[in-house]
Amino acid sequence: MAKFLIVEARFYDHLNDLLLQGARSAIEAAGHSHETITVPGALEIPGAVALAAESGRYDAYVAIGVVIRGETYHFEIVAGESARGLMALSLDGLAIGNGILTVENEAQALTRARPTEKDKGGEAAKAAIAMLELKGRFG
Ligand SMILES: Nc1c(NC[C@H](O)[C@H](O)[C@H](O)CO)[nH]c(=O)[nH]c1=O
Ligand SMILES: CC(=O)[C@@H](O)COP(=O)(O)O
Repeated sequence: MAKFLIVEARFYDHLNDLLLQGARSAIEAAGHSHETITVPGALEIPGAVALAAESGRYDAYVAIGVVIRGETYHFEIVAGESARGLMALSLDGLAIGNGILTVENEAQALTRARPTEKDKGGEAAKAAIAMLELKGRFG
């Protein structure tokens, strides 16, 4: 059994609850355990993963969050830099799934957050599971 850390940016409670439901279900279905920590926003997720990785307590990580475009360029920063930070950690050898939604509006987010629809939380967890399995093959 592997231990997963879900790092959620809790910017929209109702959307995160759906994403977390999907991610936790996928991890449990694969026979693994999970813990969840919460950070203020998506920009803080990569840093939180890096800090957690230093502890050596976890085998894999799932990033959960929702970034909805507003009026300014900040969407590009939050969406792009959170993804870039997670990619950098992945290239450092961490098994990570990125479940941070980057969308234009809440309707797009809801469809992707619901486990009964696009289940992007579950999808991100399955990606982390796959990367952990790959790590085991090459490790
Ligand atoms: N607008 C959204 C944010 N913005 C906050 C940033 O992620 C960050 O917490 C802040 O800039 C302080 O460093 N975060 C989201 O997760 N979703 C958004 O829609
Ligand atoms: C993605 C964001 O940071 C965004 O929600 C912030 O909204 P605004 O660009 O209107 O300040």
